[in-house]
Amino acid sequence: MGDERYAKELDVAVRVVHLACSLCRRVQKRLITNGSDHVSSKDDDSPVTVADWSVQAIVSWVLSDNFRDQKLSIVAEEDTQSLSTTESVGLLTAVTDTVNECLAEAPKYGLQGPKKALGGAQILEAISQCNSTGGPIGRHWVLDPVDGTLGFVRGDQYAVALALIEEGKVVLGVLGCPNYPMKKELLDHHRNQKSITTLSSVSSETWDKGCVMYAQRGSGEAWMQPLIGEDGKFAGKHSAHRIHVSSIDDPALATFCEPVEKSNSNHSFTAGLAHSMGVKKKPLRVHSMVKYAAIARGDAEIFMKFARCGYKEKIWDHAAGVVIVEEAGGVVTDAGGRPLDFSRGVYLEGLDRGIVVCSGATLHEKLIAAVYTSWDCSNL
Ligand SMILES: Nc1ncnc2c1ncn2[C@@H]1O[C@H](COP(=O)(O)OS(=O)(=O)O)[C@@H](OP(=O)(O)O)[C@H]1O
Ligand SMILES: [Mg+2]
Repeated sequence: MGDERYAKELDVAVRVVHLACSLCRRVQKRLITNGSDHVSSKDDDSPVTVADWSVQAIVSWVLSDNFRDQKLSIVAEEDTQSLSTTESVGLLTAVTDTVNECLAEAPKYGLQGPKKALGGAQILEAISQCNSTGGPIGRHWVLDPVDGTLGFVRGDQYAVALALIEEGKVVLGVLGCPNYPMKKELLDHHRNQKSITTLSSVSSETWDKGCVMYAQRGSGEAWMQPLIGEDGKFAGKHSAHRIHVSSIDDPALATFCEPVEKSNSNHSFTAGLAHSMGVKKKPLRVHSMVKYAAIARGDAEIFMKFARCGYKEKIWDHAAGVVIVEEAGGVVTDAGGRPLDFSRGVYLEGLDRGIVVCSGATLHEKLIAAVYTSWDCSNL
């Protein structure tokens, strides 16, 4: 990748995201089989699961173990509030078991696990040390342990997203997409079998091949690796395939994707934008940052997210996806055409209306122009 400045950071980040994906796959399988065990609701009513806390614990532990000489700053989605009460002892035990089961697999990914199993207190400490609020100065790791938790509990798409911000800029992004097969045909095959809804409808042989994508800012390259199965061996860079955005620049041929929930993005507004720029195909509604993954590897050309007025987008929902799409050749801005600003703390402060992601400049210009002419009649 040329610039070796972040070589160790990228290497560790890719390995730990693979490890986290393996954890998530196991927990999602259990969830689908046993119903909604250990799915809780947060204050904003969004779901949180054993996987969210467990992934945050292992990423925090592995980063601390590998960068002992640095004072780590980690910005991440989960806190330990609802995990540290007397009523949540069972939940903490489930997280502890899941973390230890996962860390026992660390050597398979070329990472070191702990000398002995972690206790509940160590796990709470690992989760709660991810309490940074980021900002314009220094280095901040940014983690969404399970992005698209709604998709995760539905047996659908979700992502593990880890990024590194330095002096306010995203310099590395790693996106694990455990239910996004390496080959588009497998996804199409899956979709044809009644959309991306149930794991059980697809043979594990094809479904198992989820992927991890990654990129380093300025390299001009983005990469994708297959997840490894139970008996597989992690092959590192040798298993990486270069990815590129789509070359389609005619809106009539373009596919646009957006959030599944209309509470997360105004579907009628985006339908109007798509129509006015000449998009003909139906939107592809996908949970999580898998939408960024779809643009980065050329499965779709446009991604729009227009949250309701007053909602503030968080940096962990975008950081990894943005750098991967940009290095794969795409364009990411707010609806005013400005780059997203990751330097102002936990939120994407100053975001103009919504987020637009395109495979190239031609589609992007058309989309920004459509926003410009449609905005007055929007109800956002
Ligand atoms: N009201 C509202 N508006 C906009 N965005 C919101 C809103 N509420 C939550 N979120 C954030 O959206 C993240 C999920 O985005 P998705 O694109 O995956 O949404 S969807 O599930 O496909 O509808 C989701 O990420 P996770 O919490 O990691 O799942 C949230 O950070
Ligand atoms: Mg998220």
